[in-house]
Amino acid sequence: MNQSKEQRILNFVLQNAVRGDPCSVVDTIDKYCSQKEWAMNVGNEKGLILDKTVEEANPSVALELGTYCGYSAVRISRLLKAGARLLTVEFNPEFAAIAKQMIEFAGVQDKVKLLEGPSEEIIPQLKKKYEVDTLDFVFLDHWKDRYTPDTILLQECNLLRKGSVLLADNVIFPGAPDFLNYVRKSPHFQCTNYPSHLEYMQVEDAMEKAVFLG
Ligand SMILES: Nc1ncnc2c1ncn2[C@@H]1O[C@H](/C=C/CNC(=O)c2cc([N+](=O)[O-])cc(O)c2O)[C@@H](O)[C@H]1O
Ligand SMILES: [Mg+2]
Repeated sequence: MNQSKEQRILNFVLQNAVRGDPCSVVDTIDKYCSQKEWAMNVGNEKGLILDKTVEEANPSVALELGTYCGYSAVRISRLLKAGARLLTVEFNPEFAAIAKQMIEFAGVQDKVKLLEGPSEEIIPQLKKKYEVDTLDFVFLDHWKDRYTPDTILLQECNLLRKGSVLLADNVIFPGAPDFLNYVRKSPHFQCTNYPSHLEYMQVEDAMEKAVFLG
């Protein structure tokens, strides 16, 4: 049975990155995916926007929707202060297994908790089962038609507080038009658009930051 692309990405990291060095893991994935096989990691150009947004938010509790291979989980967790944690949600068991190994190899397993299951089931469990009060930062990078329902669900579950920062990938390509419409029209969000490019490609893309106003 031949390997999946995600397994090939992990193997390339295990063989070429420096164990315990999150930056080298991120750079090695970018190297593989720009030179060998494209994959839907946020990548280095949009990754710098992600970095700046995380540093500005300086979250104690962060949530990521759509772990995939763990690229952005490693990228985000490397910036977290001591004691801060990232909860990352992934419902595909193969991807979750890859991401788990990626996170452990990068040495950030103490900061990252991978929650296996659909976001629509996990979000309502965050307070009671995962001892979350409110979320300081949320990175949306899962199926694009889930951005809006999950943003509504986060509010319904009282997981956002005044100043909570949402950052959404791919609002141009593949696109999340209903999400842009929702947050930009809502009186509860202050939005900022960050034009960029699709990972490893010349295609236009953008990220949208939506700060919850309470
Ligand atoms: N409700 C849910 N709960 C938990 N996990 C979920 C979920 N919905 C999706 N996922 C997981 O999140 C990832 C999906 C990402 C979709 N991105 C994309 O489709 C995508 C596509 C392109 N592209 O086509 O160029 C570029 C990009 O940057 C992209 O993020 C996958 O790992 C999938 O298993
Ligand atoms: Mg993406």
